[in-house]
Amino acid sequence: MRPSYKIVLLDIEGTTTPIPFVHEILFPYVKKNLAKFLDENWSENEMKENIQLLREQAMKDVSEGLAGANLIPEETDDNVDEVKKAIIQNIEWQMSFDRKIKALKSFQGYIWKSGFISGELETIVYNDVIEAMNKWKDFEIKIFIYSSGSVSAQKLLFGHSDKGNLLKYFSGYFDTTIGSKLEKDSYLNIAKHIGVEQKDIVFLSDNVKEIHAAKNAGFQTAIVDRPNNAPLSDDDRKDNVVFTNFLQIFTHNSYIDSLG
Ligand SMILES: CSCCC(=O)C(=O)COP(=O)(O)O
Repeated sequence: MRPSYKIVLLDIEGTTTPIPFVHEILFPYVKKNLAKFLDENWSENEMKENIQLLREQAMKDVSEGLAGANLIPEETDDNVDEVKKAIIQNIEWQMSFDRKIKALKSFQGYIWKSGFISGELETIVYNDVIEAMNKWKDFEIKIFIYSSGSVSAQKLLFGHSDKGNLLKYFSGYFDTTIGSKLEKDSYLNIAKHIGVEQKDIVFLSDNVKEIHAAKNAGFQTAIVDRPNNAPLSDDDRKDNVVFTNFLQIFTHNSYIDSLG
């Protein structure tokens, strides 16, 4: 029987991919390689663009009085080490509270690029994700990603997975450039961008606050509950459909078109 939606929108961390892969492999990779990465790529344009994003965010954070925020000075002939030190301090501070903000996410993606290209990093994707994506393809349902990770990082992640290059499955990618994952308007923007009604999109995520925002925007939704995800409350389970495996969506009445 046909699904009751035309588009699938997927979160990454805790949904397609285990949270420990992000927290125990990807994030430590950034911390371990940061100083060396700055030294080796200092004169690259991509580095300059990423530093400028961090610098602008830092100015905003300091002016808003965020505890722990530090400025990143403009570079002069004799302060390169000071600038690098400030960048390291700033990134470590933002990562200490897993900040989901563009400047940090863009920088993380930039560092991961070398790890994915060298083969040191390989994304773990749950087996059922591949099986479900093949089924969605058979139904001509388009699959999109919406993650706090930058679009270029998303492409790296799915381009270098333990199941091979998965980019062929995706029709598009969204990051927080379209808006925060916790805001209803972001989901309205996504529906507009794709060109379908909100009710024709199903959003799958482990994050209950994201699910609420998408639901408020009129999306179909389901919470994905994987091992090591944050525990769900009784109310979360009462108010939402919860899947432990993507394949469950193909047999759940709420996601099947009874007329189809
Ligand atoms: C390209 S996503 C890498 C993981 C990451 O940095 C992240 O913040 C995951 O966010 P999500 O919105 O997918 O939970």
